[in-house]
Amino acid sequence: MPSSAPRRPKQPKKQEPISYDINIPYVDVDKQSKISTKYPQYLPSWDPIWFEPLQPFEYEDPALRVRNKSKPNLLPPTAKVSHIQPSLGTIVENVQLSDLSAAGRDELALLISERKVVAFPDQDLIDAGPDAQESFMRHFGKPNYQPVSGSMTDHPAFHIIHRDGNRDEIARFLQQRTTTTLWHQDVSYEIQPPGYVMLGLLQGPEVGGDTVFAATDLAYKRLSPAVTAFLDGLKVTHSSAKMIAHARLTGGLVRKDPVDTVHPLIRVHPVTGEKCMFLNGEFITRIDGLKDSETKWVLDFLMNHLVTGHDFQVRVRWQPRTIVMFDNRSTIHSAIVDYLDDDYGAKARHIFRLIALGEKPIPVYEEDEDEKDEEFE
Ligand SMILES: O=C(O)CCC(=O)C(=O)O
Ligand SMILES: [Fe+2]
Repeated sequence: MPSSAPRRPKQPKKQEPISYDINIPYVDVDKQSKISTKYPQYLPSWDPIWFEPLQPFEYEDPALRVRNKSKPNLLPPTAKVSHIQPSLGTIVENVQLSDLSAAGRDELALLISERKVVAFPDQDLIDAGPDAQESFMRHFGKPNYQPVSGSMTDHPAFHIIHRDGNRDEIARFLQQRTTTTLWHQDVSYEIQPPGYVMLGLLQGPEVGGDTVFAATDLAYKRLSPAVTAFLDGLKVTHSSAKMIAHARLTGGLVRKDPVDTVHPLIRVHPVTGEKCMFLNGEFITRIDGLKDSETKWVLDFLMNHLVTGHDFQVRVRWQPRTIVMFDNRSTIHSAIVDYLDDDYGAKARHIFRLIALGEKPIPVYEEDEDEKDEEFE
């Protein structure tokens, strides 16, 4: 929980001049009041709040409460359901998330577990304000407080993604990199990482700024038994240290100490029972028992497999007031920053992210006694 008085010395208000992660844009806080936005309340703020480390907590996936798999509380006969790809990604129209009962929200968790990425265009929840949005997400799990990056004053669970159309930051980022695409899983370093994640589009370009997702369970199924037998037993360290060190070095605000957590490389999805690869290019520092070059070899192979397999990917095109809910356990994702090119004209893109933290990742291997967390807060 947030502590009211910051424990740390006062930190500079400015965010780092070059984002560590292009998915988390830098906005000059001195200028942001002048930026035109339809949702000024959602412009990022950097308040010096300090958060203690996340403690273990009990988690039951709401999808496990669903008895009627046809989801009558979520999908009445008037709902229009269309799939983006055969194996993942669904668009649901004529349903307002704000109207869902508790049973409807449980069924939504099941739909997200099954389809991994679900888009709901034209949601009045977008205009219902931060309290309503947070309370909706609370059904799916505990909130997350991001250690760095822009949030909202009095609503620290919000993570704000805002680009005002300024191309300079992208140009600086691209001095070091060949693309803005940055595949990742959200907050994988926490002891209980995000399960369900909500992205809400406040403002976006007419064309471009899609978000792309890859299914880590479908990708796993493509591997041979010899490879999966090796992967199933691996333990991986996820760390927020590099991201936090980068923020500190560049004068950015930090709200939490770094955490290093060992997770299984392959985790079992609590709802579908599928084996999901739990990895990303951002936060992994080592694989237990492997040498550095071997860790790199495994990660390079798996990341390449995930990002090149378009047959288990989906690309979401944002329509106005869309809310996307996705499963952070069975997917990896990236924003696509393609809407700032000269040919298209610079455009603003403004999204909020709310996270529901889920279960401690369930390994395929038998856990040692000391790895099992018995104590919950
Ligand atoms: O902007 C997007 O489409 C995704 C943003 C994202 O992945 C993040 O902020 O974690
Ligand atoms: Fe993300």
